[in-house]
Amino acid sequence: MGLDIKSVLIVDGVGANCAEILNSHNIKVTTKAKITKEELLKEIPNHEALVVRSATQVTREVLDAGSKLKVVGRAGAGVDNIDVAVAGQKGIGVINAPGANAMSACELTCGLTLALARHIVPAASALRAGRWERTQHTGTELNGKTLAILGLGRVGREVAIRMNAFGMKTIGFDPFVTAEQCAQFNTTKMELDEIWPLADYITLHTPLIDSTRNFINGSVLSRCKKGVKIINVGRGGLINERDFYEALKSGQVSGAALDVFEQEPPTDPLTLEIIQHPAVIASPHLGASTKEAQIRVGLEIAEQLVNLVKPGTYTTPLAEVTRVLPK
Ligand SMILES: O=C(O)[C@H](O)COP(=O)(O)O
Repeated sequence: MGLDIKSVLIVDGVGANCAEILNSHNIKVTTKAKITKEELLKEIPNHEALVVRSATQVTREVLDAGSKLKVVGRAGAGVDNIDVAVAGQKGIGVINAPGANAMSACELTCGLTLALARHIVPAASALRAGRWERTQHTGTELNGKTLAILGLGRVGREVAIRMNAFGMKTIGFDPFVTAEQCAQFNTTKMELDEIWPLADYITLHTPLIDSTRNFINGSVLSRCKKGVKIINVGRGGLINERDFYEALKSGQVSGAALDVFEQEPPTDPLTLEIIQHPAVIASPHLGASTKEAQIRVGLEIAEQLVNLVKPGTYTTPLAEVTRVLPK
């Protein structure tokens, strides 16, 4: 016997295939690409399930208002916008699509690493503005440089494979991955203290949880090589922005590519200064924004929801962050 989910609210511009699949199983869908907190609080009592990307904050207030809510589906990987602890207490399951957008996040990371090395963004902006700047944009090769990958899960290991092809030496850290597993994607597992003085580039692929918040802080940055470059396609909160900005101004960090921010869209004056810094390439959380990734996340969340209603309909496994099915 499956869960009784009659109506699903889909927000944040999740791919249309998600609604189509649910509809084809007679599950009613209400889609709101953009929704304010007030609208969400008003709408959520009408639905047994909610599907979000990263924009909507699924707070205690939202979960309390969802009197019929049984499941929150995250059409993506990170669940830091969902209060999973409260959901668990209330018996509301949380599911996600953990691998569905990993390749897209990986490819953006690789692109940003290349863009940093070769000053692609400022050089193109200068030429668009009519300036033929060659000497200003002499870059460096990636070949022979060391890339530190923090978080060696689905995204981090794909980054290693691709950046190895550019001749980069990959080293990394992940408490849940063994040295033997790392060897399979040609990466040397090291302790964090060993990593900082070796890295020419650092890329972040850990989830944002209490123990990873402010991971990259003043103390860490002072132990890095002068001129280290940082790529963050993970989460904004992984970097302590104040310390990072100081390191950027002093040249301790010589370049950074940031796709994610503590607050999105950013309005904090410090974040805006960082975005304006000439050594920074900033993009608006585009890691998962590809056609392929959005089709996959929409499909995986829809199929998991259908399976909860009609068990065994699809082969897609349930990705439970907090328990959905009774024990
Ligand atoms: O956690 C994720 O899956 C990525 O950061 C993508 O977030 P998005 O679905 O809001 O693009």
